[in-house]
Amino acid sequence: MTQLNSSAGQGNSGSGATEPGVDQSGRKKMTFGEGGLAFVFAAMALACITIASRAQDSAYAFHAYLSALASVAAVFVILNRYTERPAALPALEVGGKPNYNMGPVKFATIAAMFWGIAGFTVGVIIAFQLAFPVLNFDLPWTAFGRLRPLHTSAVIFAFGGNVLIGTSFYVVQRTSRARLAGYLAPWFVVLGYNFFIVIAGTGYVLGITQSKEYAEPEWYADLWLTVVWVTYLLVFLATLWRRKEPHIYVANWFYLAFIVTIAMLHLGNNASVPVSVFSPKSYIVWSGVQDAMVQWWYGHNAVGFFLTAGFLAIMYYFIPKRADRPVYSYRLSIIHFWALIFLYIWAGPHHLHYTALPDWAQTLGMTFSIMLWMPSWGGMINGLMTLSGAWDKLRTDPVIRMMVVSVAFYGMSTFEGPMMSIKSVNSLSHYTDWTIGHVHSGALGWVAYISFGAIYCLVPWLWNKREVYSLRLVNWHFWISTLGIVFYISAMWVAGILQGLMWRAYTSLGFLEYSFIETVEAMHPFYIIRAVGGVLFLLGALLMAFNLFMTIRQPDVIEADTGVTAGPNLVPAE
Ligand code: HEM
Ligand code: HEM
Ligand SMILES: [Cu+2]
Repeated sequence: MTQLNSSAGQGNSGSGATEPGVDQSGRKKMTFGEGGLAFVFAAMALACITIASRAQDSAYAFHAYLSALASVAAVFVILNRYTERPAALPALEVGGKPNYNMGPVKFATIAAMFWGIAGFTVGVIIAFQLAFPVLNFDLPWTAFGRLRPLHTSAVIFAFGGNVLIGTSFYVVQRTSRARLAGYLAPWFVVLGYNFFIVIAGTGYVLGITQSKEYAEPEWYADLWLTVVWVTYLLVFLATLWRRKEPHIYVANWFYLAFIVTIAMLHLGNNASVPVSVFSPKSYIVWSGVQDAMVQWWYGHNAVGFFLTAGFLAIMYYFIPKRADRPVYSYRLSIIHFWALIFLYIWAGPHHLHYTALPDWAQTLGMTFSIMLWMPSWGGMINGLMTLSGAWDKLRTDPVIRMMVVSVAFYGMSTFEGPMMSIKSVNSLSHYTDWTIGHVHSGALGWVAYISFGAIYCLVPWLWNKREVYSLRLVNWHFWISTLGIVFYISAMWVAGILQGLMWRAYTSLGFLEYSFIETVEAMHPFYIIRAVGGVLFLLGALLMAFNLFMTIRQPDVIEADTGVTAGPNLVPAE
């Protein structure tokens, strides 16, 4: 099996006396990174305590204390790691084979599962709140308005983000045949990112938000994320830089586009001026319709680069690996890449149809959205056809089935999206549950399913097991959650179109046929069906967590093999 790999040798090998971490006489020496980071975190702890003592509101003070605590913990961990480690830092290669660093990948994989279940649970809660408003409990912390961003951030950034960081660190190492760059840096990325999630999530519940959809965290969390993200980019680039494989495999291009574009979007949409360092509040520099345009340039490309490009990277690595087939057309994957990133970036205005945005910009957004259908389906075809010659695996391997269905959902939502971007269609769909249905066919069907597939592959590879604990449970997961998705999105399609038609219905005398509350009442049954769908989806994820837990506990350990790389099936056909 070519997929085997391990973290064996990590942290306990290495020889050369001139390596970093060792001085001329071979004694242990603190690296610049260790000393520098410990110093920076110590300074941060002091700064955070100072800010906490003068914070203008208690939620902000809580965040400052939390950051101080985390900084102190970071200093402790760095120093402790230094005293415990052997003189030399982990070698880049052991016995001529790359000494992969899988620790951060393992952490991100477990974090993804944890946040996924948390995010789906909050999704189920808000779904029930929409059906039964009493579940808001009349408390600010549990109100729909605070829990909704908690849901979206938990599923997109916490679950999706950890999947992306974890798999990208895995894929870039394997396809480059090189150890992840940096000694502390990869851990800084993974832990720093998850700390950002904690700050963001607790902030929403306590009422801290800058009210930009999918970019709710306030300025201080954004600053922290910028540092983490730039480190992420550097680790990724430096790993590619030291690659032993001459070709940069296409998945890495998609990951790179995702990392770079998210950095750019994050900076553009969070260009805000804080009221004071002692306050969480800030004001964005953009105003009026420019602010709206920047927001949806961000929001749309968060879909394009976070929820699409990054997960396409996963598709391009994990489907060929699992199916043991080469990518259907490597040439198509390159065209797919360039066409997708070029077109996506212009389509944001389809979120602002019939607003104060100039008409030409709306038409531009619509045109690019329609063109976007082509590269999207090119990618879908490439993913699906990778199974040619191995279609029988759909029957025998539920993990493959999950990933293939995921690509099918990708195709479906990228057909629906261009259609919804047509202005006359959008005049019906906008503001309705149709949008929510579209979102979740992409989110549950595509993003979550390709992630589940990748995690089912990754866990046995990372922990050196032959296979997941139970493929039958994977099969159950597949069917239960597929039923959940079907409940969710078909309920939303019916609800959305009904809602849109009711809003625009006139009587023969020219009056509105329905009052608003009648349209709300009409949604009730569909909201219940959606919530039930959500429960099924969550149940599936719980089965998965159990299955993975049992997989890791399995005694059946395969001998560690650090040397095997991407394998012949990933070699480009050029
Ligand atoms: C158990 C599974 C899930 C349930 C029950 C659920 C439920 C919900 C509900 C009730 C809303 C609010 C809809 C509204 O305001 O009318 C929502 C919004 C949203 N959810 Fe989920 N969700 C689930 C999973 C996911 C996943 C896995 C993702 C992403 C990977 C996701 C992404 C989103 C997004 C982006 C929105 C905002 C949509 C918009 O503003 O148009 N959800 N979800
Ligand atoms: C060719 C691809 C796609 C196009 C052209 C497209 C287009 C659209 C359009 C027109 C809307 C409705 C805007 C509105 O009326 O407010 C929308 C909403 C949305 N789409 Fe897509 N879509 C595409 C693919 C996807 C995929 C694959 C996903 C998820 C993985 C996704 C996630 C979303 C989200 C989260 C929203 C809701 C944004 C919000 O209002 O909060 N889209 N998309
Ligand atoms: Cu969009």
